[in-house]
Amino acid sequence: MFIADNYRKAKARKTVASRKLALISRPVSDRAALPHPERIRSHRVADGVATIIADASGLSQSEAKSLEDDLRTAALAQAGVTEARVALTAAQPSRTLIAIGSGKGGVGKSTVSANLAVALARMGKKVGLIDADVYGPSQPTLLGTDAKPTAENDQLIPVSAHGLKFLSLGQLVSPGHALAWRGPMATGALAKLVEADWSDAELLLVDLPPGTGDVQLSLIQKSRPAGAVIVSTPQDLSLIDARRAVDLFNKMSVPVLGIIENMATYACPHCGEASHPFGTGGAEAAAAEMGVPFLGRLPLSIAIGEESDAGRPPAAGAGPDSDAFAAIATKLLAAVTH
Ligand SMILES: Nc1ncnc2c1ncn2[C@@H]1O[C@H](COP(=O)(O)OP(=O)(O)OP(=O)(O)O)[C@@H](O)[C@H]1O
Repeated sequence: MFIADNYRKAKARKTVASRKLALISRPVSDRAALPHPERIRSHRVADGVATIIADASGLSQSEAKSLEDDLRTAALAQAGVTEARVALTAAQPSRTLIAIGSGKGGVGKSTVSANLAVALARMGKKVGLIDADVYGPSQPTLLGTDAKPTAENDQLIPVSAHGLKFLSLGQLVSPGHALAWRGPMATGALAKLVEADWSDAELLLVDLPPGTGDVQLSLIQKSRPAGAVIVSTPQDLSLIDARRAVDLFNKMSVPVLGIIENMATYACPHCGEASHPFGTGGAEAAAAEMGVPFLGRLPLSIAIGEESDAGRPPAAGAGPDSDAFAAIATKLLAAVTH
């Protein structure tokens, strides 16, 4: 009896307290009266102070700023509100950075990077591509656009092409001006590209310069890629250098997601006969020997060269070349998500 009595009193006290709390934190007006109701996660008004928490996921910096301004203005316009506090939250996109390197130049690393990025975007991924090739930034040509990125609050806004976003060191200088950047200048410029407004990009592919120099080291140390991909042609010379690139990533504890053999089989456009001007299978054998995955082989195809030079990535089209890039992109995605 005594216990039941006390229980009833305690319950009554709790009800009064929660009513008081509800009164104190009751919004002055309906949340739906504020703009962007779909983004508002909570809205409280107490003692003339409106506190709004809104979700800014996927918005660019400028969009987030206007969301904040709109909410503050609308909250201050409501009766009894003298101060408005707006806090924006954003589910940080868990962005996976993949470095694409090669031991030596001219093996098709930039072509492969562009087409893998396009293939991944066609698979529904939100993809960003950084052209960090200090000695020969070629992504604007490969993706067929000379649009320049804009900047907001000192942050670069990437350019869109073929369903992906990209930034290139080549966009930061006028056409024809070679970028013989070294050391701090190159690494500083690369940091700007990595820290750009990539908004909802889940995958960030970085087309590195060939070799194992400052830019590669700086990227590994500062941005900690989730993995690296090495592009090589089947020749021994290219493979010796590819081994060096694998070594660098191994030493820096960046998992090598795989090796891609480029310019392998050549199919004669007239008779269809397959030949192997640079040999074949070398990269696969080297991968097995180094204990790293082999991601696949791309043909030496006149169409790949011509279409790439014309700014039409073959991966954006249809046919065997596009299929070859899609197959490697599928394997890469599986390697990254495991
Ligand atoms: N599979 C391929 N078939 C035919 N041509 C190709 C293929 N891959 C690349 N190429 C051509 O080879 C040339 C070099 O390619 P790319 O610029 O991608 O190489 P890279 O390794 O990035 O070179 P660098 O690092 O020196 O800039 C380009 O003209 C490109 O179109």
